[in-house]
Order: sequence, then structure tokens, then C-alpha cells
Amino acid sequence: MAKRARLIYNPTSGREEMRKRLPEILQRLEKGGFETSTHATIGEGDALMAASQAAEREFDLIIAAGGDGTLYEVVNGIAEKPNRPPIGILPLGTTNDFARALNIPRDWEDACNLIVRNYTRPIDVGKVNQKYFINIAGGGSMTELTYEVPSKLKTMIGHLAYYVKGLEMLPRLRPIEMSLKCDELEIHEEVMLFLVANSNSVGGFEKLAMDASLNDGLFDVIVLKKCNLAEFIKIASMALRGEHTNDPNVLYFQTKKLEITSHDYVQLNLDGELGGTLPAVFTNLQSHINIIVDESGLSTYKHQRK
Ligand SMILES: Nc1ncnc2c1ncn2[C@@H]1O[C@H](COP(=O)(O)OP(=O)(O)OP(=O)(O)O)[C@@H](O)[C@H]1O
Repeated sequence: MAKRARLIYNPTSGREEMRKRLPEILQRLEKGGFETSTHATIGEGDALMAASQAAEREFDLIIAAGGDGTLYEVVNGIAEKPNRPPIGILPLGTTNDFARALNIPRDWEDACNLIVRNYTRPIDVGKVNQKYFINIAGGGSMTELTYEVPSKLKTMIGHLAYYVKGLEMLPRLRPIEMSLKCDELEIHEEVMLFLVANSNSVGGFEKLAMDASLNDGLFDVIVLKKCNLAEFIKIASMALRGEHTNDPNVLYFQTKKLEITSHDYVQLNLDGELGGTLPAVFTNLQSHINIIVDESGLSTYKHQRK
């Protein structure tokens, strides 16, 4: 019997490829055994609602078509449901960091073929207060600045690279006093930026969280301590090579739960979207959602420790 899939797509995402390709995508899914109905999102929060309804209606699969923003909403729509259909990803957005971390092809035909192969793996999901993320969360004055630049450059780490180029923004960075607490340690520091990562590939920084595995139940936490402009630029260039964790201004550790507080106003960035403010408790929900992945691309999924 054919499986029932719900295709949730952002018609404005990326180069608006979904508008052109929808009939062909539906045909391909049908041939591959997925009877698919569609929901075109109309604005912010709509993919979340659509995914929540799809879980309640017990679809066998939810396909998130668009950028990281659409996937983020789909994850948030199903994360609290007792029945969570697996997610297939059609990465047709401007930024698809998570799909890249999973080696999901950007070509729509290849991505459809992957979906119909229907090889799923459980992936950890991060819970922050009452919201969820699947790739990376972060905060600090640097991540606040990311909302001031054009949406095409929205992803936090993409912005980091952007800032390295656009040096005029850098003098505005300021350290913020924060407390980070977990079972393993307690830190009180002036912090430029903290990142709580689930995958090891974020934006242009493929080696940012080197030990990150998508289903080990652990976050990889990176904290950039107070530093000056020259030190910051040095660390950003080290981060491109995965060498930043050797720098004394960088703390790197793994934990399954983390509490971060500050007397300052600190916004949170969850998978590139605004996600509330500190204080926050980050909890790793191990293997919480099944995602369709490429069997041959599992090296990123299983991550080989050095
Ligand atoms: N029909 C719509 N019109 C305008 N905005 C929409 C529509 N549907 C969804 N959105 C919004 O677009 C946001 C970004 O979408 P998404 O990440 O899928 O695409 P993107 O092309 O990667 O995004 P961006 O161009 O903003 O980087 C979503 O978080 C959602 O709030």
C-alpha cells in the first residue's frame, strides 16, 4: 500500500524552485510509493502549524522543502507530539546547513530519490526552554548583530564569515557576562559568543564542532571568551581549519544538559532563527526525530572520532 506523505514547502524559498518543480516532484514521489499531499506555507509559523497537523493526522512522512527556516519550523511542529513522523528534506532554500551536514543533495531530483529510498536514522534534537533546534543554537552580542544584516546572510555562522570580511561591524562586538552550568563544569566568564552544536558542519565552518555527532545525546559547546579584534580575527580564521579549540580564548566541551544565565539581555539564535532570550536550559533529546539520510553519506552522521 502506498505511504502517505505531507509535503510542506515554502514557495518563496531560495530561487523559488518549488513553484516550477512541484508537479515533477509529486510524480517522482508517487512512483516511489508516496502518495503526497501538499501544503504551501504563507508566512512565518505556518510550516510549524502544518507539521503539527500532519503529525496529528498520522502521515507516514513529512517532507520539509525550503531552507533551514522551514526545517526549523517543521521540527518545532512535531517535537512535542507523541507520534512524530520521519522527516525528509528537500533543501531548496538559500541556506541549508543541516542538509549539508547530512550530505543531502541540493539537486531536487537526487533529493527526491533519496526520500523514496526512505532510509531513516534517529537524530538528536535540542530543547531550549519551549523551543527546539536540530543543528545549532547560539547567543552573544555577535549573534544579535546577525539580525541586522540582509536575510540572505541570515545563518549565524555564515554571518561570522561575513563579519570577517565586513570589518566595520567588528568594533561593535562587546563581551557579555554569563554563567554556564552543567554536570561537568561551571563557568562565569565574559563571553563574546556561545554555540551549542548538534552537527559538526555549520555555514562555511565545516570543522566548527569537531566531535559533534548527530545521535550521541550530547551537545558540543563552544564558548568564545572576551577577546580583542585581532584575537577574534585570528580565531575565526583558525575555525575555518578546525584549529580554534587550541586557542586559550575558546572553551570546547560536550554535555547533555546546559544552563546559561546572564544579567544582560541576550537573544538566542536557534538554527538561524530568533529563539527567545536568556536565561535558557538546553536539553539534548537523544534520537528524538527520524530523518531520511543517505546510507553512503553516513560518515558525517556517525562521525569518526580522531
Ligand atoms: N509564502 C511565504 N511568503 C513569505 N515568507 C514565507 C512564506 N512561507 C514561509 N515564509 C518564511 O520564510 C522564512 C525563511 O524560509 P526558508 O528558510 O525556508 O528559506 P530560505 O530561502 O533559506 O530563507 P531566506 O531567504 O530567508 O534565507 C521562514 O522561516 C518563514 O517564516
